[in-house]
This record gives sequence, C-alpha cells and structure tokens, in this order.
Amino acid sequence: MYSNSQSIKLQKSVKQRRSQNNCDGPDNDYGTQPSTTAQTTELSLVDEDVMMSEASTPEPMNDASSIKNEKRPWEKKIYLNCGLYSVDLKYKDIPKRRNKGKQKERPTEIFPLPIQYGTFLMTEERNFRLPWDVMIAHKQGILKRRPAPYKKIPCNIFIERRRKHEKPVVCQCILPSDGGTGCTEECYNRVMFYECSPKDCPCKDKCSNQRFQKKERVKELEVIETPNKGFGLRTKVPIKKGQLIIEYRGEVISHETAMQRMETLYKNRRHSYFLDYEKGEVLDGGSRGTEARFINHSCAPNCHIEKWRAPQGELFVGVFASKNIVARTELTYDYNFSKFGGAEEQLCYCGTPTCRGLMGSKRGQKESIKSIKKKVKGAPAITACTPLSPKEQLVETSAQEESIAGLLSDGSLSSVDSSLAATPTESSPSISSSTASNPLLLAVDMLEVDMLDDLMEL
Ligand SMILES: C[S@@+](CC[C@H](N)C(=O)[O-])C[C@H]1O[C@@H](n2cnc3c(N)ncnc32)[C@H](O)[C@@H]1O
Repeated sequence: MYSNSQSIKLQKSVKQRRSQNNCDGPDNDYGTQPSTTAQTTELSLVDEDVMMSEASTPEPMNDASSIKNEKRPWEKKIYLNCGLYSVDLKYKDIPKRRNKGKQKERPTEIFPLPIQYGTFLMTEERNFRLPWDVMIAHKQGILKRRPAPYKKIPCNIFIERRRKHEKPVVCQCILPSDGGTGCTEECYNRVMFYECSPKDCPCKDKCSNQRFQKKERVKELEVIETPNKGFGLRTKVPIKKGQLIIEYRGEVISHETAMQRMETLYKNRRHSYFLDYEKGEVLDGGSRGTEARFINHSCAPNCHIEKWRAPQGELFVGVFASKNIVARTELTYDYNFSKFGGAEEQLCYCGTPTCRGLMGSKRGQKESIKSIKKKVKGAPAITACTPLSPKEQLVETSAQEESIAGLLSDGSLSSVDSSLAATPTESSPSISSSTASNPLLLAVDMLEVDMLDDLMEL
C-alpha cells in the first residue's frame, strides 16, 4: 500500500509525463521532430521517482506498471523515406495509424539526387558514347564459332583394359663422347619405331629417340574454321620435314565399342574422330583428346601418321610433317591409311587436284568421281577429281617409309619382320601397305599379314 504523500507524488509524475509525452498527440504529426534530449532527461527523473516509490512498496500499483509498459518516445520507429545522404528528409515521421482521421495528406516526394552530385548533374553538359552493341557480330553473321567442347588429356585413356607394363627394349647405341646427340638414325629402337626408355638407354640424357616422352612437338598451332570441312588445324610457324607435330590422343576402345558409340553417343555428330590404334582397337578423340583431332583429311596431305612404341609397350600415335611446311598452312593427313574404317564414307572437300572424291575408307582410293556422284545425289561439286593411276598415287615418301625401304634394301628387315609376323598386335608397331596397286606406299596402319608378303617380295 502507498502512503498518501507517495500516491500524490506518483499521480503528479504520471500527469507530468503524459503532458510532456507529446509524440502521441496531433502536434507531433508528420513534419515535426520531438525534442528527444529534453524528454529523456525529464522522464529519467520521473522514472527515478517511480522506482524509488516502487522500492518502498512491495506490491506495485496498477498505475505504476502501466507507466513501465508505456512506449517511450526514443523507442518509436523511424521510417527512412529517402537515401542516406538526403539529411533534410530523413527524419520525418510517418503519422500514427490511430490518428488516421485527422492525418494530413502526405506530400508526394521523389528521392533526391545524391547530395554531392545534385547540381553538377543538372548543370554540367558532357559528351557520351552509346555502349557497344554486343549483338552486332551476331546480327551480321560474323560471330566466330567455337568447336564443341572436349577434354584435353595428357595421355591415352584405356577404357576396357589395363595399360601395358612391358620390359623396355634397350638399344645398343654408345654414348657420344663429343657431347653430341645419341640414338640417331642407326639406333635399333628408332629404326623399329620404338622410343628409348629414359632409364635404360645407354645414351642417357643425350638420347634423341624420346620425342613423344619429352613432348618435343610444335606448340604454335591454332584451330581454324574452314569453309566446308568444319574446323581444322593450322601451324603458325614453319615446320621441317620429319618433325613430330602433335600426338593424337584419345580413349582406347575396341571396334565393337566404337561401333556402339557411333550409333548412340555420336549418332547426330557430323564429324568422326576415330583413328586406328592397334588391331581390334581404336583411338576415340571425340570427347577427350588433343588438338590433333581437328586435323582434316587431304588427298595430297602435308602430314602423315606414325605409330611409335612406348618403352612400356603401348603406342604413341603422332602426326609428322611429310614435307617442309610453311607458316599459316593447314595441316592435313590422308585418312585412308589411318582412320577407323567402321565409319561411313564421306565426300571429300580437300579441293586438291588429286582428290579421290571419298575419304575415310580404302575404297575411296579406287573410286572414280563419276561413280561417287552417281551414288550421292545432289552432292556438291568436287574440284578436279580425276582418279590417279597407281603410279601417280605414290605420295611423297615419308621418313618412316624411307627407313623401312633402307632396311629392305640392306636385308636388315629380317629382325623387324620376325617380330611383326609373330605378334603383330602386341609387341611391335603396326605397319601395312595401303593397296596392292601401290605396294611401296607404307602407311602406319593396322598390320595386314597378306600385305606383308608383298612387302617381303620387294
Ligand atoms: C577428325 S575430324 C576433323 C575435324 C573436324 N573438321 C571438326 O570440325 O571437328 C574428321 C571430320 O572432319 C570432316 N572432314 C575432314 N576432312 C574433310 C574433307 N577433306 N572433306 C570433307 N570433310 C572433312 C569430316 O566430317 C570428318 O568426319
């Protein structure tokens, strides 16, 4: 219970507080700012009184608790109706809802310009440029197309079997005493298209027969778009005859898997990226590979494919220069000697005077342009495509052909042929001739034993 003097004091303080707390009243409508500092000091005094009276009374009265629960002005919500820098509009209060009837119409406002730029932006004149039309290349049809994505891989991927781990074949070369390069033309491994093992080669770090392993390839290559063959690969620098240009990598799969992929994964693809690996196996550069996958076919190519045996027994498939190549020339090789024959024959647009009309099959070599045109209705014109006589079909002898021809002439092929004839697909690089009509033309293709007989007769 309060004493009389206490209750009078309390009533006084409540009255005083109500009269001072004008934030609820109509005067405090939108546009006026309450003097919060003054109120705070006064109210804190009142609170002190209340607290003192409460302390002296164990059971607080209803009035006192209502004062406690009442909303304080500094707890009032302040709405920002403009940006951070517009100081003048910032603290205008929004009128309370319960005074809705008496509420004044709120003036329509726009957000002011940032304070530091206001006048400058309104008065200053300056030139400006319209932004670049990012769609212009697309509208004019000059947008540079990019090839479909594929994954670049550092070595071949074996999908259906394990990688071989055979014992390396060691050559009998002698480490050059004058500091020159070892394992040159006479190296047994080189002659047989085996790369030397860096660990076991007698020439140690002077060995020059580890081009694939040391990645001695041409790095300045670029993918270009051709008029009718899709993308192609071009060299930015001159390349010397016999130089390793790039390794053709991909997934090593069986012929059956390749056929399956053609009917499923690559069903709607225009281009095929299969290359013969070893007997019964194919390198598929369609999803994973190197830039070599962009090299197009030509009936008069400037490159050829060579297959070299790695020390552990797998193959390196490389694109080599068949002649000196000048900078900015498109690289090509003849698919008919190395492309997986399961793929459908395609019309050739190599545009060379010696074009055979078809590519991707050995049949293409024999086919006349007339018969092709009959077969493919509405086929686009193919330039100067008179089939060549077998003699004319002899292409420039590659380094590989030369070395084998050398072996044949000096009788040393016996050491090579025995390995080829014994286990053609397992222990030796595969070598085959292209056609019976063209026996000298040795392509690094799957070994065909009947062709080997022709070779031996030479
Ligand atoms: C290994 S890819 C070569 C890169 C391919 N042009 C690309 O854009 O990805 C082989 C495919 O290229 C096309 N091609 C290559 N040489 C060609 C040629 N001489 N004439 C027509 N098409 C060719 C064929 O569609 C072939 O299946």
